[in-house]
Amino acid sequence: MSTYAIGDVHGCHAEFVTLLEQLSFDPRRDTLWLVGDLVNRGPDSLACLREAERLGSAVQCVLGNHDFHLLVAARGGGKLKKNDSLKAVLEAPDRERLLDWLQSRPLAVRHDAWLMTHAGLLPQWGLDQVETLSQEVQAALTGEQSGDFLRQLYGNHPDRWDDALDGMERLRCVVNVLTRMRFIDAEGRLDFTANKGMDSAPAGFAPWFQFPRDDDPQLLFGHWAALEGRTPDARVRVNALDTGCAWGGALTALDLATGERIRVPGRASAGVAR
Ligand SMILES: Nc1ncnc2c1ncn2[C@@H]1O[C@H](COP(=O)(O)OP(=O)(O)OP(=O)(O)OP(=O)(O)OC[C@H]2O[C@@H](n3cnc4c(N)ncnc43)[C@H](O)[C@@H]2O)[C@@H](O)[C@H]1O
Repeated sequence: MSTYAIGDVHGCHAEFVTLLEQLSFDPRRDTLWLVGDLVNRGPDSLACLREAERLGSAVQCVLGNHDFHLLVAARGGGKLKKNDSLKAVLEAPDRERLLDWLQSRPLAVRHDAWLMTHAGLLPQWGLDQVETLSQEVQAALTGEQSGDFLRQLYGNHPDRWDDALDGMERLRCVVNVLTRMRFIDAEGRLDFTANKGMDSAPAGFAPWFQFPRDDDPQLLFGHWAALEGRTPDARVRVNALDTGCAWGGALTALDLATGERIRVPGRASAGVAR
């Protein structure tokens, strides 16, 4: 009975299946945490969605920015970009079932001291608070006005959390923190420009995990391939799981009980669309 957390799969179905085989993963016995960005970049997002959905209650999956991108393209009036590899999902006969499954995923999964989100956790947010905020977004995503929510989702403002935020600005800020954050400043303001390694930090900004917290959770996140699984000078207990499978890196699983990392080399090259 093991629990594994797997980094950004990004449409890399062959690597996903190989990794599950290497783990001897058994959905009747084991649990899989998926850190989001199941789709896009890699060659077979459709098979990844089907695989995750098929595993049923053995899977806990949070939403990433590319998962939102798919939902916005399918149900929020958005358009695919040149390098997206999501067309097969949009044209699939079972697309509505798969999109319904994706759209009902949370933005945070918590068990004991473990917390998984796609991008990370703001230093000033407590664990109860992040669960509540994730539920607020999930209610908007699964409610009758979900199409309006997806149509209004994109944007970089507000770039700083305030408990007094409400409506769409509040929800957008939560989504941006939990699915897009990398560098923040001392006031918790998000940067949306830098997406490479540590040395791409804008002046006055640092990785979110280099800011101290009042509590001591075990954080799991993906999103940031250029970190290559490392979190230098972290001031919180943290595990970076995006090891850039879609960029020719690797797909990584972490055994939560032992701390062992199991890796499968990436075969795909991002932008190879099907
Ligand atoms: N509220 C919202 N508002 C606006 N848009 C929203 C949104 N919510 C969702 N979105 C959507 O978000 C999607 C992504 O936007 P992008 O703007 O393309 O996001 P990104 O920073 O490139 O992030 P990504 O998630 O792809 O990160 P990764 O580390 O893999 O890759 C980042 C970079 O790292 C590089 N990289 C990978 N491995 C590396 C390594 N080992 N070393 C150095 N660089 C590496 C890659 O080349 C790449 O350039 C878009 O489709 C957009 O529509």
